This record gives sequence, C-alpha cells and structure tokens, in this order.
Amino acid sequence: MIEINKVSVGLGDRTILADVSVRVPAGQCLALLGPSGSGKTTLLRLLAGLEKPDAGTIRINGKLVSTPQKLTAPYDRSVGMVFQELALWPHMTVWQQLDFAVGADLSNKKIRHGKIEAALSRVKLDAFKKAYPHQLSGGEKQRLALARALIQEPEILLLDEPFSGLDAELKNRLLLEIRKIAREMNMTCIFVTHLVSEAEYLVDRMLTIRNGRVRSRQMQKDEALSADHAPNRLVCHTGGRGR
Ligand SMILES: Nc1ncnc2c1ncn2[C@@H]1O[C@H](COP(=O)(O)OP(=O)(O)OP(=O)(O)O)[C@@H](O)[C@H]1O
Repeated sequence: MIEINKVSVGLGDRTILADVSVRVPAGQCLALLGPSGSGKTTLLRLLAGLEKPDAGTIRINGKLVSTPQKLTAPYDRSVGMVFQELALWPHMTVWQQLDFAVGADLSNKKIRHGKIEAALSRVKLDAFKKAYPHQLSGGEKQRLALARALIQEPEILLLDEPFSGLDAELKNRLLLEIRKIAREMNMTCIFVTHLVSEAEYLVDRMLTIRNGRVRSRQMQKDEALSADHAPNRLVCHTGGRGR
C-alpha cells in the first residue's frame, strides 16, 4: 500500500503539488496523466525517494519513507524505476548490467545466475546476453531497462514514459507484458502517459494531475479491455494526445 498524505511541493513561488492525498493498494496498476509540466515526474520522484516533500508524508507498506525532514533512500524503499532516459551503462553488456543490478549482497553464484537468466527470459532478451547497449534496438534497450528495474523484485515499479520513442505496436506489447509481470509479481505499477487510450485498458486506476491537484478514478472492471483486444484499440488511438 502506498499512502500519500497531504503532500505539497513548490518550486520558488510556484506550487507544483498542493495538498495531494492518494492511497494505492498493493498490486494495483495506475496511470498518471496530466498536462506537460503538471507535476507527474515530480510525483514519481517523490515516491522514488529522489525528492523530499515540502509538506506531508509518504508511507510504503506502513513504513514512513518521506517527510519534509526525513527521506528513506531509493534503494531502501523497494522501488524500481524506468525513466525516459533509460540510463543504461554503455560499457556493460546486457548480462553485466543485470549482474550489477542484482547487487553485491547476493554472493551465491548459482542463485545469482538463476536470477539473471529469469530476468532475461522475462523480457525476452536471452539471445542478447553479450550485446552492449549500442548494439540493441530501441525496444531491446527498453526491455533491458525494465529487466534491470525488475531484477531486485521491487514492490513498486515506476515508469516515466519509458516507451515514448517506440512505435505503437511495440509500445503496446511492452505495456501488456509489464502488466502481466506486475500481476505475476503482485507489484504496484505506476506509469506516466499522455494517452488516455493507453491507460484505459491497462490500469486499475487513473490519476490525473491538474493545477497541483490529483484526481483519482478507479476503473470499472468492464472498462478494461481484454489483452487480446487491446492492441487494435491502442493502435487506433495513437494519432494524437489523449487529453
Ligand atoms: N529541477 C527543477 N528546477 C526548476 N523547475 C523544475 C525542476 N524540475 C521540474 N521543474 C518544474 O516543475 C514543474 C513540474 O515538472 P514535472 O517534470 O513534474 O512535470 P511533468 O508533468 O512530468 O511534465 P512533462 O509531461 O512535460 O514531462 C514544471 O513546470 C517544471 O518546469
């Protein structure tokens, strides 16, 4: 459970988020929508522990992780992130990136390798173990960034428009895969998008930020399309911004 309670953030004279309160049950998949500059990335950065709120608190699974005085570090709050700039390490192969991301704590080689193999297979990059980022396509790079975020089995996955450069079909496929993985891992997933059509069938709830306020809408079960129907629907909607 994520509990954002009366969180406010300002930059200079401007209020970015004003007294925002949201509760997200564990395992839900959320879309975060709103006009450019409305504060979507700011909200993700707060959840990730990259920024402190000016007021209010954030709890993750009951643990107080953010207050104006205190910030639990990103690696201590079980959050995985994939941001627009994928930040892949150019000098490391696919395997090395995942090996590094597993962390130094896991010293048992067999378990370590098992985890990396599972992560590769989850995002279908088994054939690219020895490739460097510059040898991967756009979609493969996105998959690697996703595998790297997932390998520590975070309870929360934050995605800030990570697939914005991809064609509609590939983006759609990746989003469906993420939803599947999130369900398998019982992981809360929050992704920023500009397309309502993208959000509609993928998520349990939509959060819209406007003028510093957040509106939350729980999707009805019959609003969610089945995965089988989703691709066509999404391709049809990609001509413009959703809202
Ligand atoms: N480091 C910073 N210094 C000054 N202003 C900032 C900084 N980071 C963000 N902002 C401002 O805060 C506001 C919210 O930014 P944020 O990136 O959260 O918006 P967003 O909704 O994610 O936008 P977009 O959809 O364009 O990515 C914007 O007006 C932005 O200019």
